[in-house]
Amino acid sequence: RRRNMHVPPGPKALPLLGNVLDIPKKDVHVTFRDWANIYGKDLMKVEMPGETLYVISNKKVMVDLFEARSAIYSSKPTMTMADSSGFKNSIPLLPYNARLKTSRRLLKQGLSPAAVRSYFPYINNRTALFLEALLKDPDDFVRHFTRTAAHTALKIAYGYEGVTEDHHLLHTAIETMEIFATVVNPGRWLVDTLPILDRIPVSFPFANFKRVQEESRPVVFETVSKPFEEVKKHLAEGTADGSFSSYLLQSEKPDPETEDCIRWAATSIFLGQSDTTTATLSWFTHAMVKFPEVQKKAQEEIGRVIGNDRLPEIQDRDSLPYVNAIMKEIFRWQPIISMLPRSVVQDDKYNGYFVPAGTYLLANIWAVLHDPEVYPEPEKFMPERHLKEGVPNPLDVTFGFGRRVCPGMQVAQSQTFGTMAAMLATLNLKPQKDEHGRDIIPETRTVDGLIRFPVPFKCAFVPRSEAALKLIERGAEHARSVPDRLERWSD
Ligand code: HEM
Repeated sequence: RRRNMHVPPGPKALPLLGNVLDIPKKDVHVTFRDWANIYGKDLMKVEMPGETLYVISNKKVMVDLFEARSAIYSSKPTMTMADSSGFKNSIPLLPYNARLKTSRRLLKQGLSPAAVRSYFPYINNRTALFLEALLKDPDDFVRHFTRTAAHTALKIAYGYEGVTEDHHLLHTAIETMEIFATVVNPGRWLVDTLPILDRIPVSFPFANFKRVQEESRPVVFETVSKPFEEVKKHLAEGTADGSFSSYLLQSEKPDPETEDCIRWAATSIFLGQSDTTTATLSWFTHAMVKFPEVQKKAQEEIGRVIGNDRLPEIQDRDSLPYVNAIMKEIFRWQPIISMLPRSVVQDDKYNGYFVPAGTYLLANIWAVLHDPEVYPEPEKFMPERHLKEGVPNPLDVTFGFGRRVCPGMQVAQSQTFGTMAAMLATLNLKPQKDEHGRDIIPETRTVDGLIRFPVPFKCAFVPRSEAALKLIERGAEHARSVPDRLERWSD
């Protein structure tokens, strides 16, 4: 029966090797977009050694499969390397099973709009402290983004007093995130294609991947367990704040399995938030250095709507449409995740093509966000395009689809918007000068990895005025004067 059904078209493949020799090491999404223009945007077949990929480059097909048929298209391909490195229960890697459903239900509660609103005062205060730290040490701006995102994530996930001052925890958590980015790397680890290799002993020659797994597991275990046990201790002592973990531990009265889901959901907040926010804000900084006219327009809007007496906050989003359009354009121009993996759990048919159970699907969201028919001149950074009627909102694509859509999208947008607006209100983001006094304009290139970062570049952060400097100082002073706690939320 299968033999009589159509497979999607795709580039010519070699026996055993498939298309692997034609796939570049970097910017695979660009090659896949170019191939999709020839072989089809709906479904395109790409052969890898031991695996057939179906690549989707059309938003309608992503919605048809991942949303309308989400009951069978919400699973994930197995990542043996990541599973054996301690991430088997991490939410982004879970297949669509009972555990995933429980975890998503918990995340939905803890990251609900009401819960996220209760985090606003904390995030706004953190932003003020970020501006102060940035001015003290501007060259290290990416590290400031990471530390702020990591602090916020730890606070939302665990909340107890002192969690953000625990340098060992912060260090271990950031290390866990780096391990995650290393071991979840489709194509890098042979064991992902040949899972049987996972059984070889660590002492085996060339078993470097086994040593990576052995070294990773205790670090991951510590990040997942230590702060969570601390929350339980604070709950028992009556000193817990209104964090994700403390709220769910109280409201769910969980059995051991549900408790383990809460434990991993809390870790997923950290894993989901830190690098993604850092990369997005790095692209924002990059864009502001390159496009000063956009920066100026945004600053005019902030001056007109907010004035100079206070810092803009997350709650100002609706009254700052141009700054909001910049955020949308950042997420469209440089989506920090370019392709979404999925696995289908039963045989299916779509537009006459056969999709066998277990097929590895890749949704090329970068291609959708760079489709010239939807976003003319897609390589150009043009926030204005989002102020026109009828332009599809990139935020509907950049955070994924259906039952696996990013559960942290409200936090992500709030933190990104708040930081962007506060930076624009107080600072001019300018190119640095070379030894001849000429502007160093960064090239728009990406570092290869799970999350798309711009290649390192320089930026000068210059306070816009004496009053802006005072605003930063006052904001930071205020942030230090209020208790470093999260309030409880209720739905
Ligand atoms: C700039 C920020 C962010 C972007 C662009 C982003 C994007 C994404 C995307 C594209 C996915 C996969 C969706 C799919 O497969 O359909 C995802 C999954 C996920 N994100 Fe985010 N994310 C961001 C921030 C966050 C934050 C702040 C959190 C937590 C507070 C978070 C938690 C997660 C989790 C737990 C998953 C896995 C969900 C699952 O597999 O069911 N993300 N994110």
